Amino acid sequence: MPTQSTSKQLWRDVQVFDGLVQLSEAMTVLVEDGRIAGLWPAREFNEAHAQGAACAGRSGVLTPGLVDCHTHLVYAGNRAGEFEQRLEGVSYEEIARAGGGILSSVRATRAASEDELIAASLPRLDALLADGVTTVEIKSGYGLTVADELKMLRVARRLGQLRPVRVITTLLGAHALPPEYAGRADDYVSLVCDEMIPAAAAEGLADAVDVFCEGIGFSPAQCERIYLAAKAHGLAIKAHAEQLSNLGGSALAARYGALSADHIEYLDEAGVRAMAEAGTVAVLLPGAFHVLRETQLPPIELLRQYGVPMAVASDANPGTSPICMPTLMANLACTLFRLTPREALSGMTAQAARALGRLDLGRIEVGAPADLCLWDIQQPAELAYAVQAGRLRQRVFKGEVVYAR
Ligand SMILES: N=CN[C@@H](CCC(=O)O)C(=O)O
Ligand SMILES: [Zn+2]
Repeated sequence: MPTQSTSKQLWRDVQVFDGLVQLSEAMTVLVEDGRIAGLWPAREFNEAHAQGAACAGRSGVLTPGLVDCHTHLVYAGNRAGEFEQRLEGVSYEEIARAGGGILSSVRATRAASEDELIAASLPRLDALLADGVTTVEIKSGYGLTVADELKMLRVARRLGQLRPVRVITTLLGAHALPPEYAGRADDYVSLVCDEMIPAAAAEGLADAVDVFCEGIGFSPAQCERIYLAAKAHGLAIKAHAEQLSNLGGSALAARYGALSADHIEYLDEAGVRAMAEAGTVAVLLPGAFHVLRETQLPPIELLRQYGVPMAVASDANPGTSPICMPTLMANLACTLFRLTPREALSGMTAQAARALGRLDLGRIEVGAPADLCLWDIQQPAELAYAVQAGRLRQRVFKGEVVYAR
């Protein structure tokens, strides 16, 4: 894999999507010591601006490295059989209530060692990197014991050491009720609050805590207990909410200052208002919408009206979105949810970073970490327009060209 590590590098005559908008003319971008050190319209650039800098790339479209802000990348096994069942008319909820779904991945993941999980997850991570990802959030949630949830989080952290990518981890102990707690959901929530969250926090294994607020997940009252425990341990919170029904999970999460509420197909206006007031990001997951053949659309127009930031993520997971291609998500966000290409790209860069509480990422601006992608396209909208692997010419992580062709 070609790499370059000169500390001062230039990208010349590039069209720049800065994470929010496309800049109006071709630019020259200077990277020094891992950060963006200069940004000039190409016609104003003069060599005195960047003496000693090597030219690392020329022409094409430069975007921030993509931020995949919602994935379940670490798991064992696969659920192709359930895909077939759903095509025959069995619903996701019916499969879950019969002990399949998430619990099927829990059985396989509990049985796998850390090394086996690394081996299973690396190809999925590599697929994300090949499509331009420089920051990825990875959730636990297929362990559902203290030891197995921590095992998943350790694997996620190790993935970040094995590849040039920033990994942000989220504890999702409240993903499903494990069979050994059948009929005792509140006791399981106590385990999450009293043991899982403190252990993950003490070992520095989680950046945030997530819940699945749903009929087949956990009630708003149970989620609230988890939010209180997360906050007591200084962890950010997130929610899988309003995916299959409207329980008010997004508004609850917003009241607790959640970074994001994700899925949100069944979100109502009160929920949108609560998210706007709290600055909670709406994370749209068109892969799960597509794979589940969902028909209830998230309230995009209301989110726009209230100014709720919208992110887009892969939700890569074995059940609802076995897809590791963020640029396909940009396409689906446009075709299925009617986002504009600009909204979709911003949703996978600046707004995705916001959903992770990382306002420093997902932007091309002076001072920001130099996580960048150079694409062989003419204009940013092409990333959402065409579904095509192989357009990435360079991936730059912390100022280093870690992939080039
Ligand atoms: N909805 C809950 N969690 C995942 C799916 C997990 C699974 O089915 O394995 C999601 O984001 O879609
Ligand atoms: Zn998810």
